[in-house]
Amino acid sequence: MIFSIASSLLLGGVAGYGYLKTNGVTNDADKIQRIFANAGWTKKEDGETKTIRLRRRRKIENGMEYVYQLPLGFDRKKVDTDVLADGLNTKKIAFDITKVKFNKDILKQIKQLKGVKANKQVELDFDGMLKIRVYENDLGKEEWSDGLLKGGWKVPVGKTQQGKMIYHDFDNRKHLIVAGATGFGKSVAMKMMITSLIMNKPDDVTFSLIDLKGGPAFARFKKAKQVTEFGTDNTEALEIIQKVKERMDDDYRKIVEGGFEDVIEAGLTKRHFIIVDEAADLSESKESLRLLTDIVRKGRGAGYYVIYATQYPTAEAIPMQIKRNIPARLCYVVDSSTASTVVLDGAGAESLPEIPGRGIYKNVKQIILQTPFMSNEQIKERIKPFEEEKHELPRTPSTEDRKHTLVTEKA
Ligand SMILES: Nc1ncnc2c1ncn2[C@@H]1O[C@H](COP(=O)(O)OP(=O)(O)OP(=O)(O)O)[C@@H](O)[C@H]1O
Repeated sequence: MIFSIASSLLLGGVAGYGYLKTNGVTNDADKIQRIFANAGWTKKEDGETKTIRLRRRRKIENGMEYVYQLPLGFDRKKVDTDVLADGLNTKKIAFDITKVKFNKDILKQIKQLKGVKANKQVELDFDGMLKIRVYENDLGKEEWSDGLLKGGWKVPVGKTQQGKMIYHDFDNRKHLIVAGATGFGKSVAMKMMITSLIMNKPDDVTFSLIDLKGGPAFARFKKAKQVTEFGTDNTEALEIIQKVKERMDDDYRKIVEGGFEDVIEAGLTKRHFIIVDEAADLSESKESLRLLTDIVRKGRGAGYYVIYATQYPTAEAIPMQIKRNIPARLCYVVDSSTASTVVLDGAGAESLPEIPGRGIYKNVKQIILQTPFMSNEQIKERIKPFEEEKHELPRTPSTEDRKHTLVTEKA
Protein backbone atom coordinates (compact mmCIF):
# COMPACT_ATOMS: atom_id res chain seq x y z
CA MET A 1 0.00 0.00 0.00
CA ILE A 2 1.54 3.34 -1.01
CA PHE A 3 1.17 6.28 1.38
CA SER A 4 2.13 9.87 0.87
CA ILE A 5 2.78 11.70 4.10
CA ALA A 6 4.04 15.24 4.66
CA SER A 7 7.50 14.96 6.14
CA SER A 8 6.68 17.16 9.11
CA LEU A 9 3.76 14.87 10.01
CA LEU A 10 5.63 11.67 9.47
CA LEU A 11 8.68 12.75 11.40
CA GLY A 12 6.44 14.26 14.05
CA GLY A 13 4.64 10.97 14.40
CA VAL A 14 7.76 8.88 14.50
CA ALA A 15 10.62 10.78 16.02
CA GLY A 16 11.33 14.26 14.80
CA TYR A 17 8.32 16.06 16.24
CA GLY A 18 10.24 17.22 19.31
CA TYR A 19 12.92 18.79 17.15
CA LEU A 20 10.39 20.51 14.91
CA LYS A 21 8.32 21.69 17.83
CA THR A 22 11.29 23.24 19.62
CA ASN A 23 12.19 24.93 16.34
CA GLY A 24 8.62 26.05 15.81
CA VAL A 25 8.10 24.48 12.39
CA THR A 26 4.76 22.82 12.94
CA ASN A 27 2.30 24.85 10.85
CA ASP A 28 2.30 27.42 8.10
CA ALA A 29 1.82 30.40 10.45
CA ASP A 30 4.90 29.39 12.40
CA LYS A 31 6.84 28.76 9.23
CA ILE A 32 5.90 32.17 7.82
CA GLN A 33 7.15 33.80 11.01
CA ARG A 34 10.43 31.91 10.75
CA ILE A 35 10.85 32.65 7.05
CA PHE A 36 10.48 36.38 7.77
CA ALA A 37 13.13 36.18 10.49
CA ASN A 38 15.55 34.07 8.44
CA ALA A 39 15.13 36.18 5.30
CA GLY A 40 15.80 39.32 7.33
CA TRP A 41 12.38 40.81 6.56
CA THR A 42 12.40 42.72 9.80
CA LYS A 43 12.64 46.33 10.98
CA LYS A 44 14.87 47.83 13.66
CA GLU A 45 13.01 50.06 16.09
CA ASP A 46 14.68 51.57 19.18
CA GLY A 47 17.51 49.08 18.79
CA GLU A 48 15.02 46.19 18.75
CA THR A 49 14.36 43.91 15.78
CA LYS A 50 10.65 43.93 15.03
CA THR A 51 8.86 41.46 12.83
CA ILE A 52 5.33 40.69 11.64
CA ARG A 53 2.57 39.87 14.14
CA LEU A 54 -0.19 37.46 13.30
CA ARG A 55 -3.54 39.16 13.92
CA ARG A 56 -5.94 36.58 12.57
CA ARG A 57 -6.25 33.60 10.31
CA ARG A 58 -9.20 32.16 8.46
CA LYS A 59 -10.04 29.27 6.21
CA ILE A 60 -10.59 30.28 2.60
CA GLU A 61 -11.47 28.27 -0.50
CA ASN A 62 -8.55 25.91 -1.11
CA GLY A 63 -6.38 27.22 1.73
CA MET A 64 -5.78 29.62 4.61
CA GLU A 65 -5.43 33.38 4.87
CA TYR A 66 -3.04 34.83 7.48
CA VAL A 67 -3.35 38.51 8.34
CA TYR A 68 -0.27 40.25 9.78
CA GLN A 69 0.47 43.60 11.28
CA LEU A 70 3.73 44.99 9.94
CA PRO A 71 6.32 46.85 12.03
CA LEU A 72 6.23 50.61 11.46
CA GLY A 73 8.22 51.66 8.38
CA PHE A 74 8.55 48.06 7.11
CA ASP A 75 9.18 47.87 3.35
CA ARG A 76 6.65 45.25 2.25
CA LYS A 77 8.19 45.14 -1.26
CA LYS A 78 10.97 42.95 0.11
CA VAL A 79 8.53 40.13 0.87
CA ASP A 80 9.10 37.57 -1.87
CA THR A 81 6.37 35.03 -2.70
CA ASP A 82 8.98 32.61 -4.09
CA VAL A 83 10.92 32.51 -0.84
CA LEU A 84 7.68 32.05 1.09
CA ALA A 85 6.46 29.25 -1.20
CA ASP A 86 9.83 27.46 -1.01
CA GLY A 87 9.72 27.61 2.77
CA LEU A 88 6.13 26.43 2.96
CA ASN A 89 6.46 23.58 0.53
CA THR A 90 7.79 20.98 2.90
CA LYS A 91 8.84 17.80 1.24
CA LYS A 92 6.35 15.00 1.20
CA ILE A 93 7.63 11.49 1.57
CA ALA A 94 6.06 8.75 -0.50
CA PHE A 95 6.79 5.32 0.89
CA ASP A 96 5.62 1.77 0.76
CA ILE A 97 4.59 0.94 4.30
CA THR A 98 4.89 -2.81 3.67
CA LYS A 99 8.63 -2.30 3.15
CA VAL A 100 9.24 -0.28 6.32
CA LYS A 101 10.67 -2.31 9.18
CA PHE A 102 9.59 -1.03 12.56
CA ASN A 103 12.91 -1.57 14.34
CA LYS A 104 15.66 0.63 15.72
CA ASP A 105 16.71 1.57 12.15
CA ILE A 106 13.44 3.30 11.43
CA LEU A 107 14.98 6.79 11.38
CA LYS A 108 17.68 5.62 8.94
CA GLN A 109 15.01 4.13 6.70
CA ILE A 110 13.03 7.39 6.80
CA LYS A 111 16.09 9.43 5.87
CA GLN A 112 16.59 7.27 2.80
CA LEU A 113 13.08 7.90 1.54
CA LYS A 114 12.76 10.21 -1.46
CA GLY A 115 10.97 13.51 -0.91
CA VAL A 116 8.18 14.86 -3.08
CA LYS A 117 7.58 18.59 -2.92
CA ALA A 118 4.19 19.92 -1.87
CA ASN A 119 2.61 22.38 -4.25
CA LYS A 120 1.36 25.22 -2.08
CA GLN A 121 0.78 28.52 -3.80
CA VAL A 122 1.29 31.85 -2.06
CA GLU A 123 -0.51 35.11 -2.76
CA LEU A 124 0.16 38.46 -1.07
CA ASP A 125 -2.27 41.28 -0.53
CA PHE A 126 -2.02 44.50 1.44
CA ASP A 127 -4.76 46.74 2.82
CA GLY A 128 -3.03 48.25 5.81
CA MET A 129 -2.38 44.69 7.02
CA LEU A 130 -0.31 42.13 5.14
CA LYS A 131 -2.43 39.22 3.97
CA ILE A 132 -0.66 36.02 3.07
CA ARG A 133 -2.88 33.45 1.40
CA VAL A 134 -1.57 29.91 1.24
CA TYR A 135 -3.38 27.64 -1.20
CA GLU A 136 -3.09 23.87 -0.83
CA ASN A 137 -3.54 22.93 -4.47
CA ASP A 138 -2.70 24.47 -7.78
CA LEU A 139 -5.48 26.13 -9.74
CA GLY A 140 -5.31 23.69 -12.65
CA LYS A 141 -6.57 24.53 -16.13
CA GLU A 142 -9.87 26.18 -16.90
CA GLU A 143 -11.97 25.18 -19.91
CA TRP A 144 -14.11 27.65 -21.82
CA SER A 145 -17.88 27.67 -21.44
CA ASP A 146 -20.32 30.22 -22.89
CA GLY A 147 -21.79 30.56 -19.40
CA LEU A 148 -18.71 32.62 -18.52
CA LEU A 149 -19.97 35.51 -20.62
CA LYS A 150 -21.41 38.41 -18.66
CA GLY A 151 -22.46 40.65 -21.54
CA GLY A 152 -21.56 44.31 -21.98
CA TRP A 153 -17.90 45.16 -22.54
CA LYS A 154 -16.74 42.61 -20.00
CA VAL A 155 -14.46 39.75 -20.93
CA PRO A 156 -13.33 36.95 -18.60
CA VAL A 157 -9.59 37.07 -17.92
CA GLY A 158 -9.28 34.16 -15.54
CA LYS A 159 -10.26 32.17 -12.49
CA THR A 160 -8.55 32.91 -9.17
CA GLN A 161 -7.21 30.43 -6.64
CA GLN A 162 -10.46 30.96 -4.74
CA GLY A 163 -12.53 29.93 -7.74
CA LYS A 164 -13.81 33.39 -8.68
CA MET A 165 -13.87 34.44 -12.33
CA ILE A 166 -12.31 37.87 -12.89
CA TYR A 167 -13.52 40.13 -15.71
CA HIS A 168 -11.88 43.02 -17.49
CA ASP A 169 -14.56 45.60 -18.19
CA PHE A 170 -13.37 47.72 -21.10
CA ASP A 171 -15.92 50.45 -20.44
CA ASN A 172 -14.58 50.73 -16.93
CA ARG A 173 -10.84 50.00 -17.19
CA LYS A 174 -10.48 50.78 -20.93
CA HIS A 175 -7.23 49.52 -22.48
CA LEU A 176 -5.18 46.45 -21.59
CA ILE A 177 -1.52 45.43 -21.88
CA VAL A 178 -1.01 41.69 -22.41
CA ALA A 179 2.51 40.30 -21.98
CA GLY A 180 4.27 37.02 -21.45
CA ALA A 181 7.02 34.79 -22.78
CA THR A 182 6.30 32.93 -25.98
CA GLY A 183 3.90 30.02 -25.64
CA PHE A 184 2.27 31.01 -22.34
CA GLY A 185 -1.12 32.10 -23.57
CA LYS A 186 -1.26 35.65 -24.94
CA SER A 187 -2.77 34.72 -28.31
CA VAL A 188 -5.23 32.30 -26.73
CA ALA A 189 -6.34 35.05 -24.33
CA MET A 190 -6.71 37.68 -27.05
CA LYS A 191 -8.62 35.34 -29.38
CA MET A 192 -10.94 34.50 -26.47
CA MET A 193 -11.45 38.22 -25.78
CA ILE A 194 -12.24 39.03 -29.43
CA THR A 195 -14.72 36.14 -29.59
CA SER A 196 -16.31 37.14 -26.28
CA LEU A 197 -16.77 40.74 -27.42
CA ILE A 198 -18.31 39.59 -30.70
CA MET A 199 -20.68 37.28 -28.82
CA ASN A 200 -21.53 40.01 -26.28
CA LYS A 201 -21.99 42.90 -28.71
CA PRO A 202 -22.19 41.64 -32.30
CA ASP A 203 -23.78 44.82 -33.64
CA ASP A 204 -21.76 47.36 -31.69
CA VAL A 205 -18.19 46.12 -31.68
CA THR A 206 -15.64 46.63 -34.45
CA PHE A 207 -11.98 45.71 -34.58
CA SER A 208 -8.72 46.78 -36.19
CA LEU A 209 -6.50 43.72 -35.86
CA ILE A 210 -2.77 44.25 -36.30
CA ASP A 211 -0.82 41.02 -36.14
CA LEU A 212 2.85 41.83 -36.63
CA LYS A 213 3.78 38.15 -36.37
CA GLY A 214 2.36 37.82 -39.86
CA GLY A 215 -1.27 37.09 -39.00
CA PRO A 216 -1.43 33.52 -37.66
CA ALA A 217 -3.41 34.37 -34.53
CA PHE A 218 -5.93 36.84 -35.88
CA ALA A 219 -6.40 35.63 -39.47
CA ARG A 220 -9.33 33.45 -38.38
CA PHE A 221 -11.33 36.61 -37.61
CA LYS A 222 -10.67 38.24 -40.98
CA LYS A 223 -14.08 37.32 -42.40
CA ALA A 224 -16.04 38.39 -39.35
CA LYS A 225 -18.18 41.42 -40.21
CA GLN A 226 -16.95 43.15 -37.06
CA VAL A 227 -13.34 43.19 -38.30
CA THR A 228 -13.00 46.40 -40.24
CA GLU A 229 -9.22 46.45 -40.64
CA PHE A 230 -6.57 43.79 -40.70
CA GLY A 231 -2.82 44.32 -41.07
CA THR A 232 0.25 42.14 -40.79
CA ASP A 233 3.23 44.45 -41.24
CA ASN A 234 4.47 47.84 -40.15
CA THR A 235 3.34 49.65 -43.32
CA GLU A 236 -0.20 48.34 -42.96
CA ALA A 237 -0.07 49.01 -39.22
CA LEU A 238 0.80 52.68 -39.78
CA GLU A 239 -1.93 53.07 -42.38
CA ILE A 240 -4.53 51.48 -40.06
CA ILE A 241 -3.46 53.47 -37.01
CA GLN A 242 -3.55 56.75 -38.98
CA LYS A 243 -7.07 56.08 -40.25
CA VAL A 244 -8.34 54.94 -36.84
CA LYS A 245 -6.84 58.02 -35.22
CA GLU A 246 -8.60 60.30 -37.74
CA ARG A 247 -11.86 58.54 -37.05
CA MET A 248 -11.34 58.72 -33.31
CA ASP A 249 -10.51 62.45 -33.43
CA ASP A 250 -13.64 63.02 -35.46
CA ASP A 251 -15.81 61.03 -33.04
CA TYR A 252 -14.23 62.61 -29.98
CA ARG A 253 -14.75 66.13 -31.34
CA LYS A 254 -18.46 65.39 -31.86
CA ILE A 255 -18.79 63.94 -28.35
CA VAL A 256 -17.23 67.04 -26.82
CA GLU A 257 -19.24 69.38 -29.07
CA GLY A 258 -22.37 67.56 -27.92
CA GLY A 259 -21.46 68.67 -24.39
CA PHE A 260 -20.55 65.19 -23.23
CA GLU A 261 -17.52 63.98 -21.37
CA ASP A 262 -17.28 60.62 -23.02
CA VAL A 263 -18.90 57.98 -25.16
CA ILE A 264 -20.79 56.56 -22.16
CA GLU A 265 -22.35 59.89 -21.20
CA ALA A 266 -23.16 60.53 -24.87
CA GLY A 267 -25.13 57.28 -24.89
CA LEU A 268 -23.16 55.88 -27.81
CA THR A 269 -23.31 52.13 -28.13
CA LYS A 270 -20.43 51.49 -30.56
CA ARG A 271 -16.89 50.66 -29.46
CA HIS A 272 -13.80 50.09 -31.55
CA PHE A 273 -10.88 47.90 -30.49
CA ILE A 274 -7.35 48.22 -31.87
CA ILE A 275 -5.53 45.03 -31.02
CA VAL A 276 -1.81 44.87 -31.69
CA ASP A 277 0.01 41.58 -31.36
CA GLU A 278 3.74 41.80 -31.15
CA ALA A 279 3.63 45.45 -30.35
CA ALA A 280 7.42 45.39 -29.81
CA ASP A 281 7.74 45.46 -33.61
CA LEU A 282 5.66 48.61 -33.66
CA SER A 283 8.46 50.45 -31.89
CA GLU A 284 10.37 50.32 -35.21
CA SER A 285 7.87 52.89 -36.46
CA LYS A 286 8.00 56.00 -34.30
CA GLU A 287 5.01 57.51 -36.10
CA SER A 288 2.83 54.44 -35.43
CA LEU A 289 3.76 54.54 -31.76
CA ARG A 290 3.13 58.27 -31.51
CA LEU A 291 -0.33 57.92 -33.05
CA LEU A 292 -1.19 54.85 -31.00
CA THR A 293 -0.18 56.69 -27.83
CA ASP A 294 -2.61 59.42 -28.83
CA ILE A 295 -5.36 56.84 -29.39
CA VAL A 296 -4.63 55.39 -25.96
CA ARG A 297 -4.93 58.87 -24.38
CA LYS A 298 -8.09 60.08 -26.12
CA GLY A 299 -9.62 56.70 -26.88
CA ARG A 300 -10.80 56.33 -23.29
CA GLY A 301 -13.43 59.00 -23.85
CA ALA A 302 -14.10 58.22 -27.49
CA GLY A 303 -14.75 54.49 -27.05
CA TYR A 304 -11.58 53.38 -28.86
CA TYR A 305 -9.90 50.74 -26.76
CA VAL A 306 -6.43 49.30 -27.25
CA ILE A 307 -5.11 45.84 -26.42
CA TYR A 308 -1.33 46.06 -26.60
CA ALA A 309 0.42 42.68 -26.55
CA THR A 310 4.07 41.73 -26.48
CA GLN A 311 6.27 38.77 -25.72
CA TYR A 312 9.27 41.07 -25.17
CA PRO A 313 8.38 43.17 -22.15
CA THR A 314 11.21 45.71 -22.23
CA ALA A 315 11.12 49.45 -21.68
CA GLU A 316 11.40 49.93 -25.48
CA ALA A 317 8.57 47.51 -26.28
CA ILE A 318 6.21 49.10 -23.75
CA PRO A 319 7.10 52.80 -23.80
CA MET A 320 6.36 54.87 -20.72
CA GLN A 321 3.57 56.91 -22.37
CA ILE A 322 1.73 53.68 -23.25
CA LYS A 323 2.24 52.24 -19.76
CA ARG A 324 1.14 55.41 -18.03
CA ASN A 325 -2.15 55.39 -19.93
CA ILE A 326 -2.85 51.68 -19.59
CA PRO A 327 -3.05 50.78 -15.91
CA ALA A 328 -4.66 47.37 -16.54
CA ARG A 329 -2.17 44.60 -17.29
CA LEU A 330 -2.41 40.87 -17.90
CA CYS A 331 0.97 39.20 -17.57
CA TYR A 332 1.67 35.52 -18.23
CA VAL A 333 4.92 33.77 -17.29
CA VAL A 334 8.00 35.88 -18.10
CA ASP A 335 11.67 34.98 -17.89
CA SER A 336 12.92 37.56 -15.41
CA SER A 337 11.87 39.84 -12.61
CA THR A 338 12.97 42.74 -14.81
CA ALA A 339 10.39 41.74 -17.43
CA SER A 340 7.77 41.33 -14.71
CA THR A 341 8.61 44.79 -13.37
CA VAL A 342 8.20 46.35 -16.84
CA VAL A 343 4.68 44.94 -17.08
CA LEU A 344 3.43 44.92 -13.50
CA ASP A 345 5.70 47.48 -11.81
CA GLY A 346 6.91 44.68 -9.57
CA ALA A 347 8.34 41.17 -9.55
CA GLY A 348 6.07 38.11 -9.52
CA ALA A 349 5.31 36.93 -13.05
CA GLU A 350 8.76 35.32 -13.35
CA SER A 351 7.90 32.92 -10.54
CA LEU A 352 4.47 31.83 -11.77
CA PRO A 353 4.24 28.08 -12.37
CA GLU A 354 5.09 27.36 -15.99
CA ILE A 355 1.53 26.63 -17.02
CA PRO A 356 0.07 28.15 -20.20
CA GLY A 357 -2.73 30.53 -19.30
CA ARG A 358 -1.40 31.16 -15.76
CA GLY A 359 -1.05 34.88 -15.28
CA ILE A 360 -1.26 37.91 -13.06
CA TYR A 361 -3.99 40.44 -13.75
CA LYS A 362 -3.29 43.87 -12.40
CA ASN A 363 -6.16 46.24 -12.16
CA VAL A 364 -6.22 48.00 -8.85
CA LYS A 365 -4.76 44.96 -7.14
CA GLN A 366 -2.69 42.13 -8.49
CA ILE A 367 -4.29 38.72 -8.71
CA ILE A 368 -3.06 35.33 -9.89
CA LEU A 369 -5.44 33.59 -12.25
CA GLN A 370 -5.89 30.95 -14.91
CA THR A 371 -7.32 32.15 -18.22
CA PRO A 372 -10.08 29.94 -19.65
CA PHE A 373 -9.00 28.02 -22.72
CA MET A 374 -11.14 28.51 -25.81
CA SER A 375 -10.00 26.21 -28.59
CA ASN A 376 -9.75 27.26 -32.24
CA GLU A 377 -12.69 24.94 -33.01
CA GLN A 378 -14.80 26.68 -30.39
CA ILE A 379 -13.84 30.07 -31.85
CA LYS A 380 -14.72 28.90 -35.36
CA GLU A 381 -18.18 27.75 -34.31
CA ARG A 382 -18.91 31.02 -32.54
CA ILE A 383 -17.60 33.28 -35.28
CA LYS A 384 -19.18 31.47 -38.23
CA PRO A 385 -22.60 33.19 -38.01
CA PHE A 386 -20.85 36.55 -38.38
CA GLU A 387 -18.67 35.70 -41.36
CA GLU A 388 -19.22 37.39 -44.68
CA GLU A 389 -17.44 37.49 -48.02
CA LYS A 390 -15.02 40.38 -48.17
CA HIS A 391 -13.26 40.92 -51.49
CA GLU A 392 -10.58 43.03 -49.99
CA LEU A 393 -10.74 44.06 -46.38
CA PRO A 394 -10.79 47.84 -46.24
CA ARG A 395 -8.13 49.18 -43.93
CA THR A 396 -10.75 51.57 -42.62
CA PRO A 397 -14.56 51.51 -42.87
CA SER A 398 -16.17 53.61 -45.56
CA THR A 399 -17.72 56.99 -44.74
CA GLU A 400 -21.08 55.28 -45.23
CA ASP A 401 -20.31 52.82 -42.37
CA ARG A 402 -19.08 55.59 -40.15
CA LYS A 403 -22.34 57.51 -40.38
CA HIS A 404 -23.80 55.00 -37.94
CA THR A 405 -21.15 55.51 -35.33
CA LEU A 406 -21.98 58.99 -34.24
CA VAL A 407 -25.61 59.52 -33.67
CA THR A 408 -25.41 60.96 -30.20
CA GLU A 409 -28.37 60.35 -27.97
CA LYS A 410 -28.87 61.28 -24.37
CA ALA A 411 -28.30 58.30 -22.08
N1 LIG B 1 -5.42 29.48 -21.03
C1 LIG B 1 -4.87 28.36 -21.49
N2 LIG B 1 -5.24 27.16 -21.00
C2 LIG B 1 -4.70 26.04 -21.45
N3 LIG B 1 -3.74 25.97 -22.42
C3 LIG B 1 -3.33 27.13 -22.96
C4 LIG B 1 -3.86 28.39 -22.51
N4 LIG B 1 -3.26 29.36 -23.21
C5 LIG B 1 -2.39 28.76 -24.03
N5 LIG B 1 -2.43 27.43 -23.90
C6 LIG B 1 -1.63 26.43 -24.63
O1 LIG B 1 -0.38 27.02 -24.96
C7 LIG B 1 -0.24 27.13 -26.39
C8 LIG B 1 0.45 28.44 -26.74
O2 LIG B 1 -0.40 29.53 -26.38
P1 LIG B 1 -0.39 30.90 -27.19
O3 LIG B 1 -0.37 30.65 -28.65
O4 LIG B 1 -1.49 31.73 -26.69
O5 LIG B 1 1.02 31.47 -26.75
P2 LIG B 1 1.58 32.92 -26.96
O6 LIG B 1 1.91 33.46 -25.62
O7 LIG B 1 0.67 33.75 -27.79
O8 LIG B 1 2.91 32.63 -27.75
P3 LIG B 1 3.58 33.53 -28.89
O9 LIG B 1 4.02 34.78 -28.22
O10 LIG B 1 4.73 32.68 -29.36
O11 LIG B 1 2.53 33.73 -29.93
C9 LIG B 1 -1.65 27.00 -26.94
O12 LIG B 1 -1.64 26.44 -28.23
C10 LIG B 1 -2.31 26.09 -25.94
O13 LIG B 1 -2.02 24.73 -26.23
